[in-house]
Amino acid sequence: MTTSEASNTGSGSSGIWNLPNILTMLRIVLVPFFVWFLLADNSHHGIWRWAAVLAFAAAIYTDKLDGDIARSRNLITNFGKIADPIADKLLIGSALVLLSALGELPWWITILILVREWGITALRFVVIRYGVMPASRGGKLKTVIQTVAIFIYILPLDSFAPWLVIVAFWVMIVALAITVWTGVEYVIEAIKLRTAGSRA
Ligand SMILES: O=P(O)(O)OC[C@H](O)CO
Repeated sequence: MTTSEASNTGSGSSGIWNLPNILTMLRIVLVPFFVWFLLADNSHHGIWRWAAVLAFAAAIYTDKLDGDIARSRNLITNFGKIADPIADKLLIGSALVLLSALGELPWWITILILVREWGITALRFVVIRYGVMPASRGGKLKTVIQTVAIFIYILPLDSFAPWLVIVAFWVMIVALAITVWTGVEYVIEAIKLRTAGSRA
């Protein structure tokens, strides 16, 4: 999405019940299953861990699918612009908290990412009367890299390939850097939206 789209609340229709939005809701429904499977496994890296991998992969697939469908069929709605990043944050936030609680990911990484993610979500609602601030390209890239890092973390393959843990950590560090950087960009974007809105 571009800045001009961000500042234009009218660029999305208000209907909720279309396929991309239903896929976004499905992603939210998959989150408790993912959490349940990961907790049931409790770092044993057995069958439940594979179930968690499948639930995570299915959720990620709905993310790609809803974006593709929304763009190709021109079904971009204001609900989707807000709900899609929230669904991503629920999935990614749950994964990060659980990985940290299981002792597989340092808490400081989880806390930094969560503060940025929910801070920007709160900011979106603060400036919503001036315009919808949809996901930027950087924000989307950040979500992709976070997703790759989490996927490598949850794959129960460390006994075959112990180096995967190191790869997962460094991919996560790259994700963290982009997360913080795009967070700063959104703050600048929000200030611009507010300034333009106050002048109008
Ligand atoms: O960085 P955000 O908050 O715009 O989130 C990006 C979304 O997760 C992309 O789907």
